[in-house]
Amino acid sequence: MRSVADQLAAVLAAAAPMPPLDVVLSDADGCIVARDVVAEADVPVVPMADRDGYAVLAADARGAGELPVVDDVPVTGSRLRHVPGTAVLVAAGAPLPVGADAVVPLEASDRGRAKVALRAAVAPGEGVRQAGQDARAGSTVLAAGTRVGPRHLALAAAVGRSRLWVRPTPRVVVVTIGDELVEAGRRLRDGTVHDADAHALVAAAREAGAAAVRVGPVPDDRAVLREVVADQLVRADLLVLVGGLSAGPWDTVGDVLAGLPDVRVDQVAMTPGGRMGFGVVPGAVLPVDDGAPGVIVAALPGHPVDALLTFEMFLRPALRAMAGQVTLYRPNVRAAVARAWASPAGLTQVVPATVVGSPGEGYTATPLEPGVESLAALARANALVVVPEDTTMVAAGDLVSCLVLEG
Ligand SMILES: Nc1nc2c(c(=O)[nH]1)N[C@H]1C(S)=C(S)[C@@H](COP(=O)(O)OP(=O)(O)OC[C@H]3O[C@@H](n4cnc5c(N)ncnc54)[C@H](O)[C@@H]3O)O[C@H]1N2
Ligand code: MOO
Repeated sequence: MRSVADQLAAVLAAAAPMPPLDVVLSDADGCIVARDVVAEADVPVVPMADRDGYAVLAADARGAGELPVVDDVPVTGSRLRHVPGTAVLVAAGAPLPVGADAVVPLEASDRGRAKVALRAAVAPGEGVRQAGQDARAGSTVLAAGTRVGPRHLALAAAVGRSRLWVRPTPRVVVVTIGDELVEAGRRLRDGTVHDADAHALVAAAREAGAAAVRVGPVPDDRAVLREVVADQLVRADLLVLVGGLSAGPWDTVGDVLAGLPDVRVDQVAMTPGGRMGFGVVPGAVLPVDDGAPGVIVAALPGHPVDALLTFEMFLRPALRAMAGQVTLYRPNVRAAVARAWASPAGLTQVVPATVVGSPGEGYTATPLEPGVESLAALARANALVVVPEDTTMVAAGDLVSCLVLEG
């Protein structure tokens, strides 16, 4: 039996960050930046009017007064030289004439084209977007480790980058296994159950930052499973097999994994769940690059609570590491438990719970059916209490460590 800590260390040791790729902006969304992006020039490159109006020297427009309008600049116009004592009609986004330091908005004028009466004073800098205001030349605008989202795409495009070096999104294939599995929506016959794991694990992998697809359900047939594994190894960075991991003659995963020398099945000291296959199949991706990490193969127990909690404890951090995320774990809070429960000796117990409170007042965790595998309880929880191996009793008021779930 392996401790949770040892298993997590083994999993993380295999979960190398994906080798960086240079991708077009549209493919970078959601990925982690692998190389800093430095702005080559100021953005905007020159000061710009940020409103339609009159570019002036603020000192010339201190009181209400009239100025001759000597030129006008549309948004695509070239940069003029401003003559003190004059005004230039400018569009919002037009380059500010050199020497002007403010823009009086149209609404504060009589909108004259030859000369203009200004009704308001402006301070230097008013109505102007300064050069480098969005990004300064030479500055790092996106640091390695940043997760690319809409704001970062805007900035990358604004500094003129059409491509970014990112860690590509890990690809996950989820294979559910079992003769008894039936797609949700289909009628159940004797002994069949709806396949709950495929949907859950694909969503969990996506939430962890991966691109995930499902394959199956695959029947309890070794030859079929072998073929599915061989097919999927070429398109996955992480291949997750779910179910078929029991000890009976019907269970196929142990035998199929035995054909992959670096993949082993362990009983991890965790409850619920615990039985887990894990390893790396080197060179499964052709052609083999230098340093190509190979494909991680993991096998999870089939019950949806076991499958989800085993994914949560081991594969979610692994996927985040592969994606290049800096933070691998969920936020953790300490909470006082609302009522007591027992925890098995020698096993890390994971208990769905509802946690309420605030950083100021502290948090309270109410366990949901501890010791019982209930998918409804797991779905209702907003946190998971992690009870250490050596704790056999959690008393009311004890402080426990809780992983905070989303949603
Ligand atoms: N004699 C022994 N039997 C078992 C041992 C053992 O040591 N000796 N270990 C037990 C442990 S611990 C676990 S964990 C399981 C591992 O087997 P699986 O979870 O892989 O077994 P399955 O039969 O595939 O599934 C268990 C349960 O979950 C249901 N299931 C499976 N897949 C799905 C799915 N996609 N959606 C919904 N439900 C699913 C399945 O129908 C079963 O009811 O082995 C123990 N046995
Ligand atoms: O290992 Mo099993 O997943 O204990 O229930």
